[in-house]
Amino acid sequence: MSKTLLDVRSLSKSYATGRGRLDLFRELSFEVAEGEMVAIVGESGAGKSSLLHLLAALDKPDAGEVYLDTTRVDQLNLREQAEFRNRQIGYVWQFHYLLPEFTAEENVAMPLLARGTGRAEAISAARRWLTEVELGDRFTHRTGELSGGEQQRVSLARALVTQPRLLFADEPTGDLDNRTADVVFSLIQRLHKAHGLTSVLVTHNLEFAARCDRILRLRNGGLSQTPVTV
Ligand SMILES: Nc1ncnc2c1ncn2[C@@H]1O[C@H](COP(=O)(O)OP(=O)(O)OP(=O)(O)O)[C@@H](O)[C@H]1O
Repeated sequence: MSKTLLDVRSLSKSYATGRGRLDLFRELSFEVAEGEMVAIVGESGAGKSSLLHLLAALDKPDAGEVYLDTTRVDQLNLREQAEFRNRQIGYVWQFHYLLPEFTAEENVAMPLLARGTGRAEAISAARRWLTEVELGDRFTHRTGELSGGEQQRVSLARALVTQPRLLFADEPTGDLDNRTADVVFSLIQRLHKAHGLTSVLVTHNLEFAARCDRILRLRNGGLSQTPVTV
């Protein structure tokens, strides 16, 4: 049995909105083991992105606890959250949020530069990861000039260049056509296996979810867990 890396205990989240309080989920508990690839699915508005934000120290829960190994993620202050995200987390967004005027290698090097790594070393690591995502011929292209699939591969390289303990991806293929989505998902799956990553992905694509080790389904404020049997 693999070691638990992510431990979520009785997590609750609501938002104050103009029309009163929106209870998203109550007392969610689950674990993710080291090396697992877990899909989070659920209808639009079920709270998948909000849950990922809590796990990645981008937001705080109303109640409950999130542990990444021995770190109590939900209790980090703002400075600690930023440091935690830079050191421990790789995050891929649906809309890649690359800087279009910067080259692919500069975008990928940025998390390393932000933590004080020297430029030559950061660019060299960026090139290694761009090669891993099969963009070895695009180092010095501006990301604004790359295709949607290529941009998402750059953002995957940026998420992994820091060698994070956990990879989160929020609809990483949601903005791509079917064929490109399959290329990007297959790449995530290949890198997950090759580098022994632990990954949590939000997806609407049930075919991709079924290719993960486990599916967590958010519904009506609760969670059901489905072992993948296909
Ligand atoms: N900061 C916020 N303040 C108020 N309401 C919010 C906030 N963020 C999200 N919500 C609301 O919470 C609900 C869940 O949003 P969330 O983005 O987590 O859902 P989701 O399952 O990821 O949806 P989708 O699949 O459409 O991306 C939505 O109704 C959304 O409008």
